[in-house]
Order: sequence, then C-alpha cells, then structure tokens
Amino acid sequence: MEILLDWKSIGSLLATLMFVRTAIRDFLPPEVNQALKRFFAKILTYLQPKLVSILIEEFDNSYNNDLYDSVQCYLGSKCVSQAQILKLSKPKNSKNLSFTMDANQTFDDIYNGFKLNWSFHTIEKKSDIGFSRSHECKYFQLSFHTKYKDLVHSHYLPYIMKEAEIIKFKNRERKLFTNRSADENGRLWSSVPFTHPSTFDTVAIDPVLKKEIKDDLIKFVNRKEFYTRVGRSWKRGYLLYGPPGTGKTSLIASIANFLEFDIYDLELTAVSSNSQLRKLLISTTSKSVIVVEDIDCSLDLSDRQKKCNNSDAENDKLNFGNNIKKSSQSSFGSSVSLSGVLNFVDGLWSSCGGERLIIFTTNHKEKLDAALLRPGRMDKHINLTFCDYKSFKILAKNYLLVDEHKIMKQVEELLGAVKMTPADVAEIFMSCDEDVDMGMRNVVEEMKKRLKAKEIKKCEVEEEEKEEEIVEEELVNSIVGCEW
Ligand SMILES: Nc1ncnc2c1ncn2[C@@H]1O[C@H](COP(=O)(O)OP(=O)(O)OP(=O)(O)O)[C@@H](O)[C@H]1O
Repeated sequence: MEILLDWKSIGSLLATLMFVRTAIRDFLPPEVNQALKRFFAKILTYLQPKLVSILIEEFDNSYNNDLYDSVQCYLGSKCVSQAQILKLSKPKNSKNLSFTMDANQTFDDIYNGFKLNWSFHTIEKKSDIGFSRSHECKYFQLSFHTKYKDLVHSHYLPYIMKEAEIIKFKNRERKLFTNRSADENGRLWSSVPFTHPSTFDTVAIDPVLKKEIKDDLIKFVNRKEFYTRVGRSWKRGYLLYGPPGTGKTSLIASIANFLEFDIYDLELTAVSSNSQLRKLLISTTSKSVIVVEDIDCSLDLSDRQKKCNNSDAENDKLNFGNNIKKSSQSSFGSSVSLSGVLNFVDGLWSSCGGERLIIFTTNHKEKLDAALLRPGRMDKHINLTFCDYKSFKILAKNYLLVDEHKIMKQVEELLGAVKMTPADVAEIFMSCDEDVDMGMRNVVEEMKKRLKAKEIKKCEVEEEEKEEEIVEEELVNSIVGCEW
C-alpha cells in the first residue's frame, strides 16, 4: 500500500515538473529562458566534483619509468578484489604469481580516508622517428579531487613507491640458508645450518633506527639495475659500533634472517695472507652477509698515515697481495694488510655480481682507519648503545611479556641516570623465569646499585680533586713564603 502511494507521489511530482517546464518554455521570453538555462548549467558544473588526472607512462623518453613499475607492482597486489579482468604472470626471479590490470579496468584505492581512482590504458602511438612503425603505449591514469593534489604528490606517490619496494622485496627469489665460517684447514669456508633465532622483532634497538635499517636493506636488494647502470659492485658495507653487549651480533643475525642471506663469519686473524683473503671472497656466493667482528682486534687498521708512508688508499689498493704491513701486524697473528681488506670491501675480488652485505663490528670506531670508514666502503654506520627506555620496553615485552608495569616510570628515570646494556637487562630477565615482578624489581635494584656506585665514585673524584687543590695551594703558599 505504502509503495503504491510512493509511486503515486512520484508520478504527480513528474507531472508537475513537466507542467512547470512547458510553462517556462511557452510563457517566459526566450532571453529569460536562456538566462535560466545558463544559471542551472553553472550550478550543475559547480556541484560536479573537480577532478584532476595524472598519467604515468611506461617509458619516459625511451627510459623505463620507475614510477610506472612501482604503480604496477602496488596495484597488482590490490586490484584483485575489484578489477573484473586481470592478467596473471610469473615474473622471472620471483617466487610468486603476479597480477596486473587489463586495459580499461579501474580500481578505487582508499588512502588515509580519501578516494583515488586508478585505470589502466593502452594506446597505439606513432613513433616520432621517420616512418617507423607505431608502438603500443601503456599508462596508468590516476584521478582524484583537485583538493588532494598536494597530498597525492607529497604523500600518496612516495607511499606507493615504498610499498612497491616492500612487495618486490617479499617476492624476490630466495635462497636456502647455509652458514659458513672461516676454516684454517684448506677448505676456507665450512658449511653449517644457520639457526640463529634473532629477528628484528627480538632485537632491542630504537624503533626509528630499526625502520631505517630495514628500509635501507629493502632498497639495497631491490637495486640490482641501479648498481649495474652506475657500474658498481652490488654490495653494501655496514659498520656496527658500540660498547660490548649492545646487540651488534644479534643485529647481524636479524639482518641475515630478514634478508634470508647466507652468513660468512670471517675470522681475519685466521687468514694468513691477502691472497687467501681473496680466495675466501671468491668462494662466497651471492645473497650473503660477510661478517668481520671486532675488526679493531683482528688487524692493525689504525690510521695508515701514521704507520706507513703510503699516502692514499689507491696506492694501497694497487699493492694488493703485497704485504706492506707485515711487521706491524705480526702481533695480530695475521699477515693480511689494510690494502687487502680495502680490496675485499671494495668487491674488487668478487667473482659474481650477486648482492653482498659486508658488516664490520667494533667497540672502538675511533681506532679504525678513515679509508675503511668512508662511504662506498662502510656506507652505513650504526651506533648501538646503552639501553634506553624504548629498547628496555622491547626487552620487557619479549622476555616478560609485559607492556606496562607499576615501576616502569621508575625504570625510565633510572635509565636516564645509569648505563645498562641490553645484554645486562636481558641477563637479569633471563634469571627471573618470566616472573614479571621479580624481573622488574631486580632490574631496578641493579640500576640503583649502579647509581650508588656512580655517586660514590663521583664523591671520591671530587675529594681527590679537593686534596690536589689543597696540596697545590700549600705548595704555592710555601713558594710565596720563601720568596718573602
Ligand atoms: N639490542 C639487543 N636486543 C636484544 N638482545 C640483546 C641486545 N643486545 C644484547 N642482547 C643480548 O645480549 C647478548 C649479547 O649480545 P650481542 O652479542 O649481540 O652483543 P655485542 O654488541 O655483539 O657484544 P660484543 O661487542 O661483546 O660482541 C645476546 O645474546 C642477546 O641475548
């Protein structure tokens, strides 16, 4: 009955509209009629959303357009739910199937609550050069309300590029683990299964630094073409430095787990010569992390300028195989020279073009030669330091399964006053068998103990200084007295 009434009222509304329309057309002068038409057209245009479009073509002046690749990768993972026709393929070197939109398909993406429309198109384009044949031009069209222009440029497109990097990283070809370590008996590397459980979730470092490292690694493994284009070995050097027990080794294991790379643990003191070091590098496979721990203890790598007269790194590099620092290094039990290590880091000896991460660790960065530290050799310097509140919370969450606790505030204050390494905190938590209260209490007690010891030490130093001042004063007085 209600529906019937509704239909009736719609019918009468339409009839009224028709009547008004005829009345306006027949009785109003044509000028007024035109003015009204223009007025309504204006209102309609005003009410329509103002859209802008960005076209992202496959090629940019015959060069691959990286943004197009990123969009393709990003949409491939999202458009499955909306597009009616999809293309399916398995890209070379990828372990996953990949979806792409077919021509004229559209996809609505929601980013931070606003809507953006994507569509994919192909058109035939005549070539610019002479009479050559036309070619197919592919492009994505992104349409959105004009008021989102800035947001799209400064946030949405960079977000897509980042997301695409992560997707490519996850889809990349992987490799089974084999952990290798230096072996003095002829076979230079021995193979052992890699089972270290440390991951980016378990390692307690500042979350901002953690993200920075992950982003850097993802970027590195996705940049094969870039390294080829600029003529550089596909390798990256990390220097992890900081006091003992701050997580350098744990971070290396996390990195290897994250990348699913081999680990080669190189004991430089067991390598007898540059040529043996060279053989070792040649025997490494791609997708590997080569680790030299405590580099300052393995070799005398302090400033070469002070110890030998070689003026620059290039001289050293040309000398490779020539044991220029043999005498000074004998105390380190190795005949590998700095030039050997520089060649090693530079990837000069690597036999295949696969990616390699070289990680050096040290507790004393200041002892290392500047040539080793420069970008291109150690591209990223990562400082791991004493436990701060954020790292402490990660450890508490992992070891004691707590986010909050009544004495957390006290911990935060004490951490600002005393130095505890993550290893110190981890050891205390380990001994508490997941008893949260005991774990937290013991940490606070240990910190208070250290704070007290620090204050006593401070008092002693002040007392010593005072005594020294008194002695000095007495000495001055006695000299002045003598002069009189
Ligand atoms: N940042 C951290 N996050 C989680 N656990 C840590 C961290 N730092 C240290 N630990 C714990 O302490 C132990 C020792 O840490 P690790 O060997 O990684 O330190 P390191 O900095 O490499 O020390 P060293 O300079 O003496 O080699 C690890 O087994 C781990 O359990």
